[in-house]
Amino acid sequence: MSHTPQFASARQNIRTEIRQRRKNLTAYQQAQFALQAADRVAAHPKIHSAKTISVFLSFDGELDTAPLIQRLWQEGKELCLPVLHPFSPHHLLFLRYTPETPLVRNRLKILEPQLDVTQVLPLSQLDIILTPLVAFDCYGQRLGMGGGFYDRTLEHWQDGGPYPIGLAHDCQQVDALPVEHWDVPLPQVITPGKVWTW
Ligand SMILES: Nc1nc2c(c(=O)[nH]1)N(C=O)[C@@H](CNc1ccc(C(=O)N[C@@H](CCC(=O)O)C(=O)O)cc1)CN2
Ligand SMILES: Nc1ncnc2c1ncn2[C@@H]1O[C@H](COP(=O)(O)OP(=O)(O)OP(=O)(O)O)[C@@H](O)[C@H]1O
Repeated sequence: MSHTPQFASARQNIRTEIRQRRKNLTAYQQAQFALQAADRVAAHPKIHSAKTISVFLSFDGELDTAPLIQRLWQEGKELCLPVLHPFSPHHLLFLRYTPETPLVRNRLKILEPQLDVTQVLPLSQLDIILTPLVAFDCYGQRLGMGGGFYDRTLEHWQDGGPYPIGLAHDCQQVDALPVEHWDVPLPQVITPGKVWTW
């Protein structure tokens, strides 16, 4: 079933509105929320038992993951970051991320590890994917930046793939998102204020 143009523009309007909402947070709010979210993530039982966790480097007013990353390294977790696939459009690779990893800015202006095939981790080696998002709703549906990168990555997660946990500000929650058939709902979202579970 295909949707009307109005449906696509409703999704785009939500992206624009919520991206502006998170960009309006003050530096002080961003700093507080980053610490609160780091506490909630670190206390999560699935994070405790995980060995390898995919994180992301924040941009565009996203919840700042820097304090969380420091903490997970301290706890001995192996971390990785998404990297835009060099020749498969709209697909991500996941590369090991340590304090020594050289970072470069990709074409979407996000920092990512410099491509190095020896550092690529197959999805089967990831336990958890902390997933960025623009908006999430009260059913666990997620709307991203519009590239379909994470929808593709998470397509088969329930068949033994890495467990996805959304990471966002509380102000990114909306009542109900217009959902497409390829959208992958999240089983959990962590915000500074709450752990949401569906
Ligand atoms: N921190 C973070 N990393 C991430 C994601 C994310 O949401 N957050 N992604 C999640 O999928 C992927 C990147 N997805 C993106 C998709 C679209 C745009 C985008 O439209 N950006 C500009 C225009 C880009 C341009 O200059 O051409 C924009 O701000 O409108 C950015 C990132 C992989 N890494
Ligand atoms: N599993 C998939 N297989 C093939 N195409 C897909 C898949 N998931 C999404 N797409 C395509 O990707 C495009 C973007 O999807 P969508 O707008 O839902 O991205 P998003 O969830 O906002 O972004 P992201 O997942 O990168 O954060 C759509 O045109 C859709 O057709």
